[in-house]
Amino acid sequence: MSTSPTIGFIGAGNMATAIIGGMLDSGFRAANIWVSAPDDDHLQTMRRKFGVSVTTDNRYCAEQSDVIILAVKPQIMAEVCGDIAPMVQNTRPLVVSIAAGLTADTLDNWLGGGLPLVRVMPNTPSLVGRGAAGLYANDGVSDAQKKTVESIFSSIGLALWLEDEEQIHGVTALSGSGPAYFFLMLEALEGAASEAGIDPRTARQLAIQTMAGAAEMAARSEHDPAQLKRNVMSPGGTTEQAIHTFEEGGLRPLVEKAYQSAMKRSKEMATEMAQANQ
Ligand SMILES: NC(=O)C1=CN([C@@H]2O[C@H](COP(=O)(O)OP(=O)(O)OC[C@H]3O[C@@H](n4cnc5c(N)ncnc54)[C@H](O)[C@@H]3O)[C@@H](O)[C@H]2O)C=CC1
Ligand SMILES: O=C(O)[C@@H]1CCC=N1
Repeated sequence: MSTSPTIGFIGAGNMATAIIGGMLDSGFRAANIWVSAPDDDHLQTMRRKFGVSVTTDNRYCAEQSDVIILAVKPQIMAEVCGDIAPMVQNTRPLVVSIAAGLTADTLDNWLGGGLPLVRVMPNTPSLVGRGAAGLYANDGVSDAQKKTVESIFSSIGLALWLEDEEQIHGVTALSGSGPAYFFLMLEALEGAASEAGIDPRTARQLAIQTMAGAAEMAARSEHDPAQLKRNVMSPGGTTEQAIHTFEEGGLRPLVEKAYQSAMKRSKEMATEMAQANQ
């Protein structure tokens, strides 16, 4: 691969927008980026906002690209892969998929086989440059290709390699779905504070700042989260009461159960989609 590979995105939705935005901010050139999707507002926004090349022809996009990033919904991935398979078998690019629940083997089969393939599980905070992604490379991926993928996903947040593809399920349930868990917490806190008479806008601002501040502290501190939590709990004070209520109400086993159910669904999706498109 050349030092400035051509990178082609298939799909122009939320995640593709986030990734391209981060890439351009961190020095990738728009001239090296192609995007392919049906001719809709998303695609035209890509062209106007980012100055990247756009097409409605997935095959053409695939043919231009040293790296193809598959950024469509899992449900239409089989059709998209089937369509571009003849091109990629000819040009043999690096293929990167961000789809939930689709294994490297399944994708490789749909693409005709034998391709270097990286699976990435990103998350929506990528939209604000604070993403967290787990990356897995199959045996065909070279070190140089790994570096390229890492530089793309580092441009929108944290990008960490996984040794074993099975761990993608655990990452999906952690950081892939995770933003929604914290949004739920924000909703609940805002609701409780509003009920107690705090203006809802004020409640939201305070809750968000508290979550962001706590996350920043956890990231910077030498202490683990358990210690940071204890530091807030003055003996006989208010926090102790709230934490006691969470523990008594079974928050930890509930989090464990929610995590397991997301992981189970990720595994089911992998099986369902592999079977549905055999
Ligand atoms: N939203 C999330 O939190 C996360 C999503 N993902 C994965 O990212 C992928 C994309 O998700 P989003 O960006 O949220 O979806 P989205 O719905 O915003 O975007 C999908 C894009 O695909 C395009 N598209 C539809 N049919 C097409 C076709 N035949 N050929 C080319 N493009 C086509 C649409 O026009 C749209 O631009 C999914 O596979 C999802 O599993 C991964 C991690 C987190
Ligand atoms: O809910 C989902 O299936 C996708 C994967 C992780 C976040 N959204």
